[in-house]
Order: sequence, then C-alpha cells, then structure tokens
Amino acid sequence: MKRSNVNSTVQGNAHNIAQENGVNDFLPLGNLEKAIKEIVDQPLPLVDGIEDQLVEFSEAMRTVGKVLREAAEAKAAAQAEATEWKHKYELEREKNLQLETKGPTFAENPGNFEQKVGGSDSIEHLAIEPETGEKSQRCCGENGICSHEVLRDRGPDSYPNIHSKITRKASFKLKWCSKSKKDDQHKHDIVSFEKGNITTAERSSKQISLKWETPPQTVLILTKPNSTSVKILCAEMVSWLKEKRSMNIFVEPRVRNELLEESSYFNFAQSWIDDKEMWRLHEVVDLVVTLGGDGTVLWAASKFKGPVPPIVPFSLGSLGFMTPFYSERYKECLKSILEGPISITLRHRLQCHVIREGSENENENENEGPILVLNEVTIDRGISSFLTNLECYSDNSFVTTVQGDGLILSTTSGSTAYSLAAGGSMVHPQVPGILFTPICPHSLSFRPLILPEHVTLRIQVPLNSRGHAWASFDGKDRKQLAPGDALVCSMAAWPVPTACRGDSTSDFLHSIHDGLHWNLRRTQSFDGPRES
Ligand SMILES: NC(=O)c1ccc[n+]([C@@H]2O[C@H](COP(=O)([O-])OP(=O)(O)OC[C@H]3O[C@@H](n4cnc5c(N)ncnc54)[C@H](O)[C@@H]3O)[C@@H](O)[C@H]2O)c1
Ligand SMILES: Nc1ncnc2c1ncn2[C@@H]1O[C@H](COP(=O)(O)OP(=O)(O)OP(=O)(O)O)[C@@H](O)[C@H]1O
Repeated sequence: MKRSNVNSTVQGNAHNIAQENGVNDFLPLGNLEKAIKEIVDQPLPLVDGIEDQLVEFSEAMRTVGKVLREAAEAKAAAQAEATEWKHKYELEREKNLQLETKGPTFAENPGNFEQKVGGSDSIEHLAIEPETGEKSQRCCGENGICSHEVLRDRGPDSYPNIHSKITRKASFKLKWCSKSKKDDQHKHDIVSFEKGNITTAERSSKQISLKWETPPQTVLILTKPNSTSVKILCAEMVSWLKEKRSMNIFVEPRVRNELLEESSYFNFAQSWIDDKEMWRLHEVVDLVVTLGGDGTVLWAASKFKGPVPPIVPFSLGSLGFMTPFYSERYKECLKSILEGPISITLRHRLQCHVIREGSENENENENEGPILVLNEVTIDRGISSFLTNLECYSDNSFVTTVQGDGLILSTTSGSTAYSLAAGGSMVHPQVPGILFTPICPHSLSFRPLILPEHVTLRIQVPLNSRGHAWASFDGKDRKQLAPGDALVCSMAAWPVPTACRGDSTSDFLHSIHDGLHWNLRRTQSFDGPRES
C-alpha cells in the first residue's frame, strides 16, 4: 500500500471513530484507542523507506487518541461535579422545605437540631464565666502566646445585643515549632555578643502552631457577595456546623437575610445590627471562615480593628493566593481545624494614619485613622494627570522623593499583590518587613526597597506639590491627600492569623507555583551540545 493510501485510510478511520466517540456524547473512548491500535497494528505490504514514517505516524495517532480521551474525561468530570452540586443543592432545598413545614414537631423530636439547642450544649445554658484570678495569670508558661492574654473574655454586659446568649470564647495556645527538635521553642537569643565577638547564636524557628485548649464554639462565616456557588456552600456549611458540630454561627446581615429567604430554618444564624457591635465580634468569635477569593480574606481582616481570630480561608475565587482550603472538602477541613492543632501563618498588618496639614500635635481630631491593611497602602496620583511628588521619611531619616505615579507600602503578605505588579520582590509572609515599591517612577535608578519592621514611615505631600495625592487601603477607601498632608505608616500590633493547609512555607510555594506560575519554563531537552 502506498504511504498516501495508508495515511488516508488511517485518517478516514480515525475520523469516523472520533465522530462515533465524539467528546460531546461521552461514548467510551477506549474504542477509539482500540481502533487506532488495530489500524496501526495491521500488517501492511512493506514499501521501501516507509517503515520509519509509519512508526512516526502511529505514534502521532496514539497521541491524538490520548488527547481526545483526556479531553472527554475532563469534560465528564466537570459535568459530574456540576450534577453533584445541583443534586446537593436540591437535597438541601428539599430538606429545608421539610424543616419549614414540620415546624414545632421538629422541636419535639429527640436528637434533632432543636433538641441539641435545648440540651447540655445549649447556648442558653452556656453562661460567660467571670474571670478568675487563676485565669488572669499567665498560663502558657514562658514560651508561646495564650489567647487569654490577647483576646480577653468579657462579661455579658459588654455586648448586650448580639452576644447575650453566647458562650465564652475558646482559649488556645500558640507555639513556635521547629522541624529539627521536637521540644524546640522560639529562639530569642538570635545574636550573641560574647567576648566582644558577635555571632549568630540561634535562628528563630517561626512555624506557628495553634492548639485549642477549650473547643471552639462560635464561628463567623464571611462570604463573597453575588455568587451562587458561594451562597449554596454557605447554606450547606451553616447547617453542617450547626447540626453536626453544635456551633454558634454568625453571618453578615446580608447573608442572614439570604439564608432566611431560603428557609426560616436558618433563624439560628446570628448577625449584628450596627458597626459598633461588629467591631466587638472578636470578643465572641473563635474562628472566622471565609468563602471567596483573596478579596474576601482582606474583607474579613478589615472587620477586625484589634485582635483577629484565626481565619480559615476557603477558595472560591480565581487566584486564591491566600485561600489554601478546597471548598469541596470543607467538612474534612473544618473537622481537623476544630480539633487542632493548626499550622498558622501570622500575617503582619500595617497601621496607617492620615495627618492633615497643620493638625499634627495641635488638634488630634483632624487626624484620621488608624486604618489597618493586610496587603498595602497605596499613595498615587488618582485621576490627576500630574506627576505625584511624595517626600518619604523613615523615622526621622530622609528616604527619597517619589516622582512618578505613586508609591506602595506593602506588607510581606501583600508582596505578591499590587507591589509585585509594580516590580517589587515576592517575600514570604512571615518575614517581618515593609516593602517600599514605587509605581512607574520617572527615574532610571529607583529600585524597590524592603525596610525592617520597626520603622515608621511618613509620606508627605509637599506644600508646593502641583496636585493632590490619593491614599487607598487594600485597594479600597480612597482618601485625598492635599499638599501638606501626610500618611504615617508602621507595623500594627495585631497580625492576622490564617490557617495553613500544609505549613506556612509549603502553602506560600504552592501559591506562587499554582497561582502565579512562577518561573514556569519548558525543561531543556536532553539532546544537544554537552560540556566535554
Ligand atoms: N496592578 C495590580 O496588580 C493591582 C491593582 C490594583 C489592586 N491590586 C491588588 O488588589 C488588592 C485588592 O484585592 P481584591 O480581591 O479586593 O480586588 P480585585 O478583585 O481587584 O482583585 C485583585 C487581584 O489581586 C489578587 N490578590 C489580592 N491580594 C493578594 C495577595 N496578597 N497575593 C496575591 N494576589 C493577591 C486577587 O486574588 C485578585 O486576583 C489590593 O490590595 C491590591 O494589592 C492589584
Ligand atoms: N463579605 C463581603 N462583603 C462585601 N464585599 C466583599 C465581601 N467579600 C469580598 N468582598 C469584595 O468582593 C470583591 C471580590 O472578592 P474576592 O476577591 O474574594 O473574589 P474574586 O474576585 O472572585 O476572587 P479572585 O480575586 O481570586 O478572582 C473584593 O473587592 C472584596 O473586597
């Protein structure tokens, strides 16, 4: 048989088979591969010089078969997943409708949810204990941080509206752990000065582990708005946490309304009525769960102006740099988080104050803030078409004048966000420091800086500046800075503890590989010139 005939026969057959086994109708593609194999294995009359091409061609056909099969499998998997979600949603809806129609009968039935609420785990029965002298003592020894000291419990009178029925906060202990020695603690003596010589004595080993001392009982769930998949998951998670784990649940007012539209069953979900109540959430919430992308983690952090409870970020966004948990496996993840111990990334925040011209040390009320950011504060030209002119000081030392589009002061967590886009380095979130990254500087030599965490930075709009500057905080809340105004920024006292899937470093590396495709390059082929 001539080569062209062989090709056309194989192509024709493969085409027919591909049509028969098209990826759209999900017929078993094993047939396709089998048929290709049959064609390829068919004994053919040999024509001189054609064997090599045939071998090559049969390889190519195998590859085509494999690719088609993979495509069909991927599509089938996606469709199966979609069907599963739909099914879950329908089941949940049906269950909610049933609960709604059952009404009081449900409460009489032992072992059901209402029974649990009235039982020994009842939130009504769980009074807030007065602080004892023993508790107010340091209970975690010299090493580690105890939640009692950071998030001190309050009496019921301190939050009359939302918290009247709520149990006391769970206590936990944070411990620095090291892979090398089991009993290792955070090393304080990093440098030694013995006999006039300066040596590095110990390096800090800062993987932090959180161990619950009393079980967590109250969860705040924060969700990305306008997303159907988030809404479905939220309803499912709320009922699972209530029924299987007897947790007290807080959601945003918007989410509570959405849940109640779904079913009156969700009446147990609590919320707050005003910002004043919301600012005190840290006093009752043991754990925050976020359902969304990085923006939802930033949103969650912004809800806590003081201490922040541990955040468990589930990924339902497109990038998800700070959201390591898979939403499909939420039960498994939450079970292990609620039991502990949890690896934690302590993400530093920056606290920012806007100082208005002429107000410093004269009239405190003229100054604004503090505003806390988890990613960065950006000072840019906003809609002004003039070059931004910013004078920058670190403590009392002059750093530089920025002439360009603006400046980003970023945490190390934010180093992979806007700062990265402006040419800043990527820094592991546990490295303490403040990134100083210019935006489009009109200069050939303005390299980004990383400053130590203890400095206070002051960014001043000079009085002779041609235009205004604008400050924005984690990409939100723009504030105008007039000539003479300044922004003062330093490391905040309250970091954001986020739960890790593995540990801080493996999660970070996973995110830069998976989320940013860092240093992705085709591997160099084996053949080619070699060193002799
Ligand atoms: N040119 C840019 O890259 C640019 C411009 C404006 C804002 N931003 C960033 O967007 C952030 C606000 O995020 P949003 O989700 O509310 O807004 P958004 O919806 O506009 O999303 C911004 C993108 O930045 C990603 N992102 C946020 N924080 C990150 C982090 N720490 N590491 C890696 N990626 C991160 C998000 O996943 C998202 O893909 C700002 O804090 C700023 O860092 C980036
Ligand atoms: N609970 C919330 N209430 C109001 N706004 C929120 C809330 N959660 C998130 N947002 C805002 O919604 C926007 C999008 O959120 P998020 O980044 O989580 O989702 P996404 O854009 O789908 O994810 P990704 O950024 O990974 O693509 C952000 O600007 C964030 O500030």
